[in-house]
Amino acid sequence: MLKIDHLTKHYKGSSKGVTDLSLHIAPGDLYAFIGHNGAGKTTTLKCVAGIQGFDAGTIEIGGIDIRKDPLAYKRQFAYIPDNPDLYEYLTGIQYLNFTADVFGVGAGEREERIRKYGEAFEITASLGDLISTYSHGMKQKLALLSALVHQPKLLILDEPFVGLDPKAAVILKDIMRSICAEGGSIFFSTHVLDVAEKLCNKVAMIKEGTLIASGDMQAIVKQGQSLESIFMEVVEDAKTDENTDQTGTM
Ligand SMILES: Nc1ncnc2c1ncn2[C@@H]1O[C@H](COP(=O)(O)OP(=O)(O)OP(=O)(O)O)[C@@H](O)[C@H]1O
Repeated sequence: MLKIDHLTKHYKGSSKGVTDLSLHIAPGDLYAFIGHNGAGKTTTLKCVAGIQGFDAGTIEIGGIDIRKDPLAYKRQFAYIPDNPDLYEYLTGIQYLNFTADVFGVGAGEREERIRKYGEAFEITASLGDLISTYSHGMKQKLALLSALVHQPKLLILDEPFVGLDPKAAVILKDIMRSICAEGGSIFFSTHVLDVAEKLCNKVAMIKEGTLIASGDMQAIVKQGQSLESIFMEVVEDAKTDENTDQTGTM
């Protein structure tokens, strides 16, 4: 589904970013991406989403290379940033219809999905209101709805649980599970390791722009341990392998 190979992205005039990162996500994978602040999660997700370019490596979704056919590549996924920037002067329903038009979703399908997910997130009654009147959490729910309305093969989510109320978080987890049970894939960053451990079949850990562990959750988190303890262990081990002049920003 998603193949990232040897991705390198360094910001201009800085060594920060992501270095030689490779990660493969299969259909059905619910893949958590974890790492401390500034580790390189958003940088990776933005490169995959085509929001920013990269210096080296290749990224493919469904066998389509982002650089060779960006339009066909972008039709296959939805990306929701950690702070979605929506068109404030549109109403919620106008925004959803706009997204559905861009992705060529038929009238019946869009209606059914907007009803289903709108009710699940309890946002249906507000869809006629201007987005500028929405709270942060409502904007996040609308962004999620706009992704779900075109039923992409791959969902890329940056910190999807931040700002959601507990009920919406439970609903989102259920939706994520059912998407992957039906063969879709989800790649998302999170700092909530507890959620990642319970929800995901795969996990990737990044430190200072370098992937330090990735694979099956069950293989990484052995019985009797927690993802949190493994994460701290792996991060510490990675530190000892590095030059001693690392300042320990983890
Ligand atoms: N536009 C930019 N210009 C220069 N450096 C940047 C830029 N964006 C990010 N960085 C740097 O790249 C590194 C990775 O940042 P990134 O946003 O990918 O981290 P992150 O893992 O998503 O962090 P967080 O958990 O805090 O969201 C950081 O050192 C950050 O300061």
